[in-house]
Amino acid sequence: MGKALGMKGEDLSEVFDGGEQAMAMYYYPKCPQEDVVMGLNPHTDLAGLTILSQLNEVEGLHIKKDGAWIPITPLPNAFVINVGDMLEIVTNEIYKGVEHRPVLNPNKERLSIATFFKPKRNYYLSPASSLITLRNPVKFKQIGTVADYFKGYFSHQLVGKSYLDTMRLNTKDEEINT
Ligand SMILES: O=C(O)CCC(=O)C(=O)O
Ligand SMILES: [Fe+2]
Repeated sequence: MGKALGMKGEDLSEVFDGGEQAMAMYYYPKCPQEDVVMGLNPHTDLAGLTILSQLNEVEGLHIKKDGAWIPITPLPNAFVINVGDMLEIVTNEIYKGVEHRPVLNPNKERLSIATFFKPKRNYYLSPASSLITLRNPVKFKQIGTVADYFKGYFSHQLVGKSYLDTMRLNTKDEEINT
């Protein structure tokens, strides 16, 4: 991924070496009132990368595209890869996290397993210096460490990209002219 973006070799390893990996397993029972019962709130993932297996290949994951919710059809033996907020920051918005929500299926139970790759906790989150140019200036404010971001994210209501949005520079007003 770093190579594809033309990043310096150590730019991604210094973010992720010493980071954590976590897993979550989800069981969503079938629910005839799927329009009033939520799976999880719409959100973007928090950390680096998420690898998701839609284990029993039952439809239920939606992504938001151009303001509309689109169902993701599970493909056999394929993973869904989600970009997390922290990777969006490190890549200075070149890779963007997609807002998604799991919903309940009226006819079938649904199982999925997510694996989260997280940066190391004491890393100071900021766009990688090798991606910053005059045409692609820094798009985020000073954020603090990964641990600070975790704390802020979990003390904020989980709604779409709202927490990450508080970290963005308003490029019209705040862009630094160099
Ligand atoms: O249920 C799913 O497939 C997605 C779960 C999810 O969005 C997450 O773990 O962040
Ligand atoms: Fe998610």
